[in-house]
Amino acid sequence: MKTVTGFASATVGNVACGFDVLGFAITEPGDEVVLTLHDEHRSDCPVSITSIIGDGGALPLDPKKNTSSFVVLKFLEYIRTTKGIAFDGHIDLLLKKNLPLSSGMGSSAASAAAALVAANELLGSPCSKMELVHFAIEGERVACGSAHADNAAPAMLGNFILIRSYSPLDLITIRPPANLFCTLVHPHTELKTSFARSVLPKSIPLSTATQQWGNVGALVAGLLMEDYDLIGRALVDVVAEPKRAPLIPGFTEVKRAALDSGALGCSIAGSGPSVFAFSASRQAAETVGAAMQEAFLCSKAALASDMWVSPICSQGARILSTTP
Ligand SMILES: Nc1ncnc2c1ncn2[C@@H]1O[C@H](COP(=O)(O)OP(=O)(O)OP(=O)(O)O)[C@@H](O)[C@H]1O
Ligand SMILES: N[C@@H](CCO)C(=O)O
Repeated sequence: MKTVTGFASATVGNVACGFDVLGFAITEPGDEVVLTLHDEHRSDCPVSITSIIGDGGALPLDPKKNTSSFVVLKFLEYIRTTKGIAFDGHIDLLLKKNLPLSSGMGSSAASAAAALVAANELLGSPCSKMELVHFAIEGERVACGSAHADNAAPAMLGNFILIRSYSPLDLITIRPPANLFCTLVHPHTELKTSFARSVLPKSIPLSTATQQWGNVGALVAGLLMEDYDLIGRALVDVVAEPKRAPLIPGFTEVKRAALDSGALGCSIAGSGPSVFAFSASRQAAETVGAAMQEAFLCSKAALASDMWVSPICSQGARILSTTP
C-alpha cells in the first residue's frame, strides 16, 4: 500500500491591514497528514479518518466535516470530472494536529493544505498547487463558514500571498525581504474565527477605508522594496483590530511590549487570539517574543503562551515522505 505524508505550516492571515486579502506562511509548527491508498472499493465515501493525534478529541471524524478529509473529497471529485481520473479505491487518513485549534495560526488551513499535497502525490500528481489551493480555500468554509484565502493560500504556496480577487481567484506571490522575521505568540485561549468575524462591521466610513488601503499598498511596497521601516509604518489595522482587540485578554499590553522592545510592527494574527510582530533580525524577534510572552503573563488574565520565531516560509505545503 502506498503511503504519503504531507506537511503544511502555520500561517498569519490579514497581516494587520490586509483583512482577508494578505497572508504569509512561517516555517513551523505545522500539521501532518498521512494518507494510505487501498485499491479495493470500500464504501460510497472514498476517504476515512482513521485517527487524529493531538486534538484532544475536539475535531470531527466525519470526512465531510474535517477540513483535511473534506478537501481530499473535493480533489477526487475534481480529477474525476476534469481529468478523467475515476478513483475507485479507498484512502485512509491520519491527521497529526500540531497546530492549536482556533488559534489564529491557520490551523484548519494547514490540515487542508497538507492533505491536498499528500493526495495529489498519492494519485500521481495530476494537479498543480494553483489548482489545489482552490480546495484548501473551500475547506475554510467548512471550518468557519467563510472561504477566506489568507490562511489557505500561503499554507499551500508559501511566501506572502496577496489575494487580488476572489472571483475569479487571482493570487499574487510576494517574496519576503531576506531579513524579515516573524514572532508569533499564541496565548493559551481559543477564539473561533466565526465569532471573531461576527464582531466586524458590515460597512466602514470612506475615511477608514482610505487609511486601510493606503496601508495595504504601503505594506506591499515595503515588502517589495525591502524597506523595513515602511513595513513597520504600514502595519496598522483600523478595521478589524479595534473590534477584535477586546476579545484577546492582554492584547494592548502585548502590542505595547512588542513595540517597546524593538518590533517593526505588531498586530493580531488572523482572527486571533495569537499576536504576531515583525523584526529585522532573528535576535530582535526573539527579544520581542520574550517581551510579548511576559506581557501576556503579567496582564489581568495572566495567560501563558507559546512563542515561535521564524523567517517567512517560501516552500509552502510539501511532501515529507512517500512509501511505495
Ligand atoms: N483539521 C481541522 N483543524 C482545525 N479545525 C478544524 C479542522 N477540521 C474542521 N475544523 C473545525 O474548524 C473550526 C475551527 O476553525 P477556526 O477557523 O475557528 O480555527 P482554526 O482554523 O483551528 O484556527 P485559525 O484561527 O488559525 O483559523 C473548529 O470548529 C473545528 O471543528
Ligand atoms: N481573514 C480571516 C483570517 C482568519 O485566520 C479573518 O480575519 O477572519
